[in-house]
Amino acid sequence: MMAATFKCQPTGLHGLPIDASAPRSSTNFVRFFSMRFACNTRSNKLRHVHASISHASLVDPTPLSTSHDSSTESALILIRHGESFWNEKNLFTGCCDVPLTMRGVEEAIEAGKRISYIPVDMIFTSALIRAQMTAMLIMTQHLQKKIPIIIHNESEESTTWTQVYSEKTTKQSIPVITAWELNERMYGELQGLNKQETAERYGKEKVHQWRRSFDIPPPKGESLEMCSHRAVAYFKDFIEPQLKSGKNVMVAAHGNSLRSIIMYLERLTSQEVVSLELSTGVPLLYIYTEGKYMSRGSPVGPTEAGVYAYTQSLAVDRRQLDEMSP
Ligand SMILES: O=C(O)[C@@H](CO)OP(=O)(O)O
Repeated sequence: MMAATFKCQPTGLHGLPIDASAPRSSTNFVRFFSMRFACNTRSNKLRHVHASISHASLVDPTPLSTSHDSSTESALILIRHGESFWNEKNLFTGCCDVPLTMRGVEEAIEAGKRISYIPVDMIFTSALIRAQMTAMLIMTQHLQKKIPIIIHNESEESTTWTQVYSEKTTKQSIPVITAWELNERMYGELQGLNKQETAERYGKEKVHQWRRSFDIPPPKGESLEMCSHRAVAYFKDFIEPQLKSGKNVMVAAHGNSLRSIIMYLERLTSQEVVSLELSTGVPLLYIYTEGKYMSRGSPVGPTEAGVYAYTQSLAVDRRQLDEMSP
């Protein structure tokens, strides 16, 4: 049987069938899957909320373009993972792969309610379980009712063996791309140490420098600057093109990888970023339009009084979702 996505595959992709053309490099990989899933995420206008009744001709792939299309407007949701077991214990975590506490699970569910009416076409998470759990829990609350599916490209087999053979199922899915580049800053020899005890040992000021300065790395770890080299480069290479092509993207990552991305989005200086703190499980919304990012703060839940929608097109999306809900 032929994979459902095959039908939607753009012809320009080396002119090869989907399995044979599956790219090995991460650059091509994201482009590849974004095209593959473009079948069900044609635009940010939620034209396919009724995907099951959409005609196949409506689901042509969205070509990725690196040049800006002034008519596109897309939503970018950034979220730091919910509380992890090491957040709870006040330990430096960095790249250690620690899961969420129950409180972290609840934070993620609450975050999901708050963004439940903002369309999501693609999800990027770090390679760490706390960010992935957060993304998945968020999507359990989403009014789109699409199912987030992690895309695996570890080997040729994993790409082939995770193929989906139903176009209908593909339309009801959201691709989740995991990337180590979005991981938390590597905290070196501080990983696993208690933050309070470390401050008592090395002095509050030194530890604050390690934790919040832009360019002073913790012992054998990454400074925020070093972390930003990989996180912001990844954002520019893989996430920004999706926004440019009109897709709504959620990024579930970490305090410092997101601080570096926000520094880029908001053009913060290395002094300004020192005081940028992100709470666990609080979604932040940006609207990408005309090549610029506009911060829209943290969305309130659909039942709370507050901004109904943040742009005209998001208001249309939300009305459609309201009409769909029982
Ligand atoms: O321990 C860590 O990995 C990070 C995030 O929890 O800590 P900090 O806030 O000190 O950068």
